[in-house]
Amino acid sequence: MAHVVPGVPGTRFPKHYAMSKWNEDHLRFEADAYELEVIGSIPSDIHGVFYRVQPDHAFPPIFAETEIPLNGDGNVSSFTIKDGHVDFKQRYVRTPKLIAEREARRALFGRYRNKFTDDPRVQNVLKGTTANTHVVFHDNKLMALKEDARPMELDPITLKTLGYIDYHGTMRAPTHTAHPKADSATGELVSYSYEAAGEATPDICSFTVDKDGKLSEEVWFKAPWPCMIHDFWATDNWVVFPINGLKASLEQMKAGGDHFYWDENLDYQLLGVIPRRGAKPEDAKWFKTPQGCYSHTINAYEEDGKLVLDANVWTDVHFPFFPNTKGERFFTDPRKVKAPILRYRFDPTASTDKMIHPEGVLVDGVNEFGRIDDRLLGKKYSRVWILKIDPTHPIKLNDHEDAVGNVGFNTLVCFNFDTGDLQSYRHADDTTFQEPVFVPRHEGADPEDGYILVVADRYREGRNVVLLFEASDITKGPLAEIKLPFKLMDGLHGSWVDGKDVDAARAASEARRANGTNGVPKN
Ligand SMILES: C=Cc1ccc(O)c(OC)c1
Ligand SMILES: [Fe+2]
Repeated sequence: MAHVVPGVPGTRFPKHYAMSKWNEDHLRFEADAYELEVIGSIPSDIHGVFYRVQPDHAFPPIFAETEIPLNGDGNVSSFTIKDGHVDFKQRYVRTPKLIAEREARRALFGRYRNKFTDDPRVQNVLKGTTANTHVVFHDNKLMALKEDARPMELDPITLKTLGYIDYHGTMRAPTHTAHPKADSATGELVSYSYEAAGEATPDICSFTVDKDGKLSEEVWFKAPWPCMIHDFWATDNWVVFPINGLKASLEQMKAGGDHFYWDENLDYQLLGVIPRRGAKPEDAKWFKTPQGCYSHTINAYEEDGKLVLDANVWTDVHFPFFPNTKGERFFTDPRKVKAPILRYRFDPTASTDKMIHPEGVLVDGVNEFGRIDDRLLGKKYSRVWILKIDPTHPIKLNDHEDAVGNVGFNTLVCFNFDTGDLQSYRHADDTTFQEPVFVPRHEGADPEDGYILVVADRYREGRNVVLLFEASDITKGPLAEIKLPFKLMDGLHGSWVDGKDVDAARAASEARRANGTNGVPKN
């Protein structure tokens, strides 16, 4: 710089590891964009809101070189669709972390889920949760979720943060998975807490929230070791927890390190099975399954007394930025790590002495961010819409440059488990996808009859679009391309919420506001 005047140091974002080339930016804006441009047309019967969340670091991290992408602040977007029109809104979740850091105009919280690395001003006073993983709607409430804390409630219309949710005072556990499962038949939300007895403890609290938002089932038990339990399966009668080798360590945290490490010596994984209703701690059973790394599930159901569990299962650790037992990071060749879709089928009442093997590889390669018609969660279903990395089609970053190594999720796939039919769709040579979501065609539509919405990253233009597909045939290409006038980050998860439910939530929220019973963020 030629001319420097005395002053405070400028705010700079050092580069840190990102999951995609797209996410090497920090965007950090909040926005309202009315009447997005639509190429093609949106069927007039679609009425509702697509909510999704992106981790989006609001301040340069304290430990920049080893910062991990899971630690960005939750920035929630909504796409409101009605009568063929689309409006966009985006707001950061006002977590205690975001509020304190905006006040200080710098990062105060240290490493991902390690309070021992937090600034003394906030250490043990505030929790550094980021609400950055999923947005789920239940009991007229929109919740932004992160697995290290309780849900934060957002106003479904304004996206204003309303405070922590404790299910009307009935929740005891301190954390809440970002992947609860709604049961469309009962209106229940099946959920759990891990590290439920404190940081790095093996304790799981498996619980159910009834349709009125109160806990109706709760059981506490211990897993064989503490690890990242990011997602799970729930059927009509059973709940299943995947136990992987991404282990939590209090010693490592106290030494200023990461929350998790990868145990590269572990040559198996576990499935922990417990009844969904009336369970006692001693009912938990642990089945061995082959080596790999569980992360997201797809769906599960019961058939002929057996559990059917589907997931894309990583063949090795899927988060290369965590250290292994030797303290090494990025120790695996990412091109050798796959995530095939597998199906396990076993009797949950059988003895646990034999290893459970999957039925075979249903879809090979790297598959992630699978979604189904959410009305079929826990029930017999046929189809998953999922993203795939097709390494034979490197992404064009611009007219001169291909993405090197990290090709990204360049393919949208629909797999039919009943027929084995596999559809694939690529949008353009510069386009990667974010997690899809299923939209029922109308209230009461047949199972899997509807649309698919997918946010797409368009590298050449440096902006995002949302693509709308007929769910039954994605190969025909989108019915509509909804253009944003700017770029978003790669997000994690989201939900489609029917317009009627959004209207009901608005009414409930206005009533609570009139009563003065809306919460404010506490610790
Ligand atoms: C598998 C995804 C995943 C797991 C743990 C996280 O804290 C997270 O934050 C965005 C994402
Ligand atoms: Fe997730």
